[in-house]
Amino acid sequence: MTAPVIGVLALQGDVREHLAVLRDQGAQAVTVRRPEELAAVDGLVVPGGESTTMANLASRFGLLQPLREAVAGGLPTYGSCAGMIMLADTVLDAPAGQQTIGGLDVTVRRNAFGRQVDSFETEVEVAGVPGGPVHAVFIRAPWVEEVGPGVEVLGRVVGGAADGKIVAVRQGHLVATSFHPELTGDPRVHAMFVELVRAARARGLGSDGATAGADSEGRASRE
Ligand SMILES: NC(=O)CC[C@H](N)C(=O)O
Repeated sequence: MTAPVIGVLALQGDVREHLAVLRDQGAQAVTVRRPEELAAVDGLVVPGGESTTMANLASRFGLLQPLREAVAGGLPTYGSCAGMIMLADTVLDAPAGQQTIGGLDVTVRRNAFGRQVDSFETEVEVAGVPGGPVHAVFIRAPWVEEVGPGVEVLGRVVGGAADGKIVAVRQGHLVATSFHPELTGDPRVHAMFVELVRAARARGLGSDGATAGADSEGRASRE
């Protein structure tokens, strides 16, 4: 099978770093700025950056509605930091009227780790990522305050002031982390996501779903 095509939403934020890791993991990584580009991908990464700016740009580029439809329609999507906020259904400490893509049944709090310390690093054990904890870099990061019934908690902070806070989640085709694995040189979170995209495509979801055979198995496995 050809390499899965994974788009990185390239309106704002650390786009290049994600493209590089995805390519290293065997994906065909492309930038997404227009609805036509979005329609051509098997999976999507929403990078870190500034969620309010990203949402405003998405709206201005006519991408917000197509993004909402794609994510609701089953497009495998991974959001990192601001990307997690963009995927969340509910955002606390957001400016009035902040828009998101939504789809992930979680409540996140923006800039949750405190105003004194903008960033910190720690080790986080992430379910589905073998080989020991991931070195997690948090930069004005959100955490997850509540998860809906369909959301699996993949990782929590252990120790310190943020002990127990949820920082990695999965809901079917959606994955989100508060931290930035694209900045550490450790490709394992991206590797997990690329696998998820490959599996979804093999089941007949994604851009070439029709040719991959959207049979009863494909429908049953739609998460
Ligand atoms: N590193 C980041 O992505 C920071 C997220 C940013 N604080 C926001 O609210 O969007």
